[in-house]
This record gives sequence, structure tokens and C-alpha cells, in this order.
Amino acid sequence: MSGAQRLNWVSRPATALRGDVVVPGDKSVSHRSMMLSGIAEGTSYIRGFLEGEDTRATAAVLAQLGVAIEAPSAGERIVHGVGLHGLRASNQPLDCGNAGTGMRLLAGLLAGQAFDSTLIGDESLSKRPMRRVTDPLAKMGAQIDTQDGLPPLQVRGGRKLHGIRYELPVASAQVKSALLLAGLYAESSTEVIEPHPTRDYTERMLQAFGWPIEFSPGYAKLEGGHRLRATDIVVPADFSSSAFFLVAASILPGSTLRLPAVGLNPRRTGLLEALRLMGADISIENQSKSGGEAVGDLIVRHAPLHGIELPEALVPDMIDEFPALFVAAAVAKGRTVIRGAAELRVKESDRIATMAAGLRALGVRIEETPDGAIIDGGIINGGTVDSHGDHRIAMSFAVAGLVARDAITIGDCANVATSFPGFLELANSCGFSLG
Ligand SMILES: O=C(O)C1=C[C@@H](OP(=O)(O)O)[C@@H](O)[C@H](O)C1
Ligand SMILES: C=C(OP(=O)(O)O)C(=O)O
Repeated sequence: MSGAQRLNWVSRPATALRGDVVVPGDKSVSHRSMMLSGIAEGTSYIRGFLEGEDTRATAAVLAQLGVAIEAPSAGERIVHGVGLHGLRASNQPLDCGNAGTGMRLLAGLLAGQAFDSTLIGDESLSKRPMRRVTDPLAKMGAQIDTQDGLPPLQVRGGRKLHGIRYELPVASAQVKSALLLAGLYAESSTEVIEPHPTRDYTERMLQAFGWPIEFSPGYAKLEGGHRLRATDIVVPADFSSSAFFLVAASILPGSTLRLPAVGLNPRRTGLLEALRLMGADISIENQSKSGGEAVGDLIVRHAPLHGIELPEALVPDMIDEFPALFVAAAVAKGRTVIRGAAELRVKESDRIATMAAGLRALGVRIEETPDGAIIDGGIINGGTVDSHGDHRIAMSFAVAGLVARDAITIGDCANVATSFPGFLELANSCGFSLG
């Protein structure tokens, strides 16, 4: 975010959190719903679409490429798909805003088009590595020019793509999804093997749109030459947005919160397990399936937390929840050790460095390591921290403020609107003192 838009928050100590907290729609599912319905044949109805800046940017890109999208009410979209080959060139760059997911998935989708496109992003996205998608897409026959591996991406159209078998060097749903989307346009089959299973929304949604796909945890395979048929999509509440409330109620004495109908895809719920290992009291009620996805109400009650050695196998299943986990660890009794999470260094900010700097400024003992951190829990003081324009860092320090000795001032919070519009109001409605 530019200086002109700098927005600071102050989070003050609170007494207890109570009530129902309805968090907005899942970001990953919302991005994919827009892309797939845009290139499907017929009209798709999306409910629960995240009205965040990231997902709206993706919708705007599809509109720029010729997809008619109606927005009858908040969270509702009617998408008139143009078919696999119906997108048309835009003479303007396509702005993905802050969204790594938007840019990387669109790179795959646009590699298969007959026309050229330019993908751009904001200051933070412009620093994020893109070779992880452009290298394997080049192996499929795509041509995407970068600035030394960074955005903008110049995607050259009119290339004949062919399928590849690709073993991902790092677990990444974004890379996997980019290859699968390019694979829709490729001759022969595209096969992706992951070092650890990641979220499988692209695979599930392709199947819902009628595209034949074989997939199991850590594996996906499809071939080109089929059609996507419009369908209706219900987007569940975002587990990653729920995470802030799970940690908040766990650490603040007297708290009980209910988070209704949260998406519980097992590739997203690593934090649940991590918090439970730390002693958290979180239960699930009203489990059901919605649009093929597991959903349930999360009930979280305050419980004393203790430090843990985080099992490395949980890392990909909670990759966006680390800023919140760092706060839980800072309050927990004893030491928490996090390893195998080097990916945190290439998110909207370097999340290991940003959290370590912030927690240190609040008097927490934390040691950074190349792929994680060692955190000794105890008291959090008041003070001033910088979110570096990273939404998840800003919300995590808002949670820390609940239990700090004094107010925490958090710099640069406007980016919260990328993933969680209305966070401040929702937080205050259940007992935060945030302004
Ligand atoms: O596919 C997705 O929707 C996402 C995948 C993850 O990124 P990586 O694929 O880079 O791990 C995650 O951090 C991001 O918030 C959303
Ligand atoms: C990493 C994130 O998103 P993206 O990669 O889409 O910017 C996130 O939301 O935490």
C-alpha cells in the first residue's frame, strides 16, 4: 500500500470475547470460482463470494477479458461464461492487486490463450517469485517473460501447449493450479506430483464443472480437449480468516466464540491441530457438506496454552495461519519451535521477519531461523509494530493487543481489506477494542 493510504490501528486489552462471528467467504475458492465460471459454457451462480480486494481483482481481470459478471448483492455473482476459447485480449495490463493466487493461477490460464496478456500487481506482489510458475509453464510450451523472475508477467499467447509430468519442488497449491489450468489447453496429459498434499480446490472445482480429472492427496492429472459446464458454487467461510478468532478466544480468559459454517477442507485446518496440541479447547458442531466441501461450526473457548514443537507435516495445511500461531506461541507457557516453513518468507511480506520484529518490539523472546522461529511464551507488552502492508500480520497483532499489557499500535493495516473486509467491525462486535 502506498503511503497515502497508510492506515494505522490501535488494539487495546479487552476482557472477554463472546458471540457468533460470521467470517467472509473463502479466498482460494472465490478466486477459482471466478476463473472457472468465466471459461465455462453457460451461466454460473456464485454465493458467498469474498468481497475482498484480492478476489475482486480477479473478477475485474475476467471482466476485462470479456466475461460478463453481474453482482446482484454482496457475495453474489452471476457469471456468464464465454467457454474455453471465448476470452478476448485486453489492451490494458491485468491488475492482480496484492494477490499471489490471482497472478499465478491467471498465468496458467492465460498461457493457453490465443492472445498476449500482461499481468501486473501492487508493490508487494511485484516482489514475489514467479519462476515457480513460469519455469514449469515454459516446459509445457508457454512463453512468459518476467523481470528477473518477478512481475510484471508478459504472457505470450498463440503457443501450442503440451502436457508434462511435474514434481513440485515446494508444496504449492498455486503452482499446481497454474499447471492444471494451462493443462486444460494442452495436448496430452498434465500430471502434478506434490512433495506434500496441498489444498485441492482447483481439482474439486474442475470436477464440479464436468472436466475429467484424476486426483488424490498430493497428485493430480488431467488432459486437454474437454469442456467446462456452468454450475452453481457455494463458497464456505474462510478458515484462514477464522484463525484470528480461534487464537483470540483461546488466549483471552473468559472467551467463548462460535464461528458458523467454516470450510474444513483438511488441507486448510492444520492450525486446528496445532492449537489443540497446545491445549486449545476447540470443538466442531453441525458438520455437513456444502458444495462438496466439509463445513462446520467452530466453537472455541479460552484455555491455557503451552508451547510445542510444531510437527513439520502440518506446515502446508496451515501455511497462511503462521502469523496467528506466532501470537498464540507468544502467550503460551514455554517454548514453541517452528521448522520447515521457509515459504513464509515469500508471502505478502517475509512473515518470519515481520512477526519476529513485531513480537520483539513487544518484549517477546523470539529467535528467527531460516525456516521458522523459536518463541518463548510469556508476557506481551504494549508498543508499536509495523504490518508491512501484510493483512495477516495486521490482524495477528490486533489479536495480540487483546492480552497485551498496554495498547498495541499497528502500522499499515489497509491491506486487511484484501482478504477480510469488515474485520475491524466484526472483531469489535465480539469484544475486541480495536480502532
Ligand atoms: O492456492 C491458493 O489459493 C493458495 C495457496 C497458498 O499459497 P502457495 O501455493 O504459494 O503455498 C496460500 O498461501 C495462499 O494464500 C492461497
Ligand atoms: C499468501 C496469501 O495470499 P496470496 O498468495 O494469494 O497473495 C495469503 O492470503 O496469506
